[in-house]
Amino acid sequence: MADAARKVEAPAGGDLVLEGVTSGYGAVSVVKGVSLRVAPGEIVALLGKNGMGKTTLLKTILGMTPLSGGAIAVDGASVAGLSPAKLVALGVGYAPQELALFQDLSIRDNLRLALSSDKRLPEALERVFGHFPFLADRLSQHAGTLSGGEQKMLILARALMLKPRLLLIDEISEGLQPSVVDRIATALAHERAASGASMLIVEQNLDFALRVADRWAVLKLGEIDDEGGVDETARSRALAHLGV
Ligand SMILES: Nc1ncnc2c1ncn2[C@@H]1O[C@H](COP(=O)(O)OP(=O)(O)OP(=O)(O)O)[C@@H](O)[C@H]1O
Repeated sequence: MADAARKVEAPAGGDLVLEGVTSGYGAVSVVKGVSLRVAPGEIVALLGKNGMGKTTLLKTILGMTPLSGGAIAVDGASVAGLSPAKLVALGVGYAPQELALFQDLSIRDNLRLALSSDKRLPEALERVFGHFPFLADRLSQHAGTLSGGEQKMLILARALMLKPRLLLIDEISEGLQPSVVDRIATALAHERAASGASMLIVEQNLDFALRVADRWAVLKLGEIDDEGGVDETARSRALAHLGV
């Protein structure tokens, strides 16, 4: 009886499984048969040079680029063909690479738009202020007047508003000074520790990726070229694929 009464906590993080994922634009396949898993609570870094298909793979998971072959499942259920709104409802968050903010809206309104109603707004704002306290002091400032680094932090904060179980992040560290990269790395580590969220982070900044992730994979011309855990060999192995 005691055993039956004991609750087994389900992992909070989403379980993402890609099997032979193929996608592209028109007749051109950009992602070619990618198989990859992000287990619950795991952070996986997807590395690769420019133009190798990293963003296309994230957009395929999100249903923004059509899947032409293979399977994508979250928590064991296929998500192929689901609208981005349905994915959000399943707990999938997305921080895009491009500056995807409403430049003429305030910080508060940019964050607010992540939620379908204002009911959970105070609680969600408190959560993201915990990661990025500067947002709390500047709520009425227009997003377009923030620095590049501040805008990146706002993009990440917006993705965190819904407490995602699976977070997809596209080159969040691009063009940022080390102190901002550091703040973002800390925010991701704290978020994972607090909520158990799983994350797939597309990165070109190897130091950041290996600091934050548990595992890495390199995408080359749309295929997984190498992958491994973050151990003492990770840096040299990944560099062998990324070096010029
Ligand atoms: N909308 C599109 N239509 C046609 N081709 C596209 C489109 N978006 C991307 N591509 C092409 O797909 C290939 C992969 O692009 P993708 O953005 O996925 O690469 P990436 O690895 O994310 O590169 P980066 O690090 O430069 O962002 C590139 O050759 C790119 O030109």
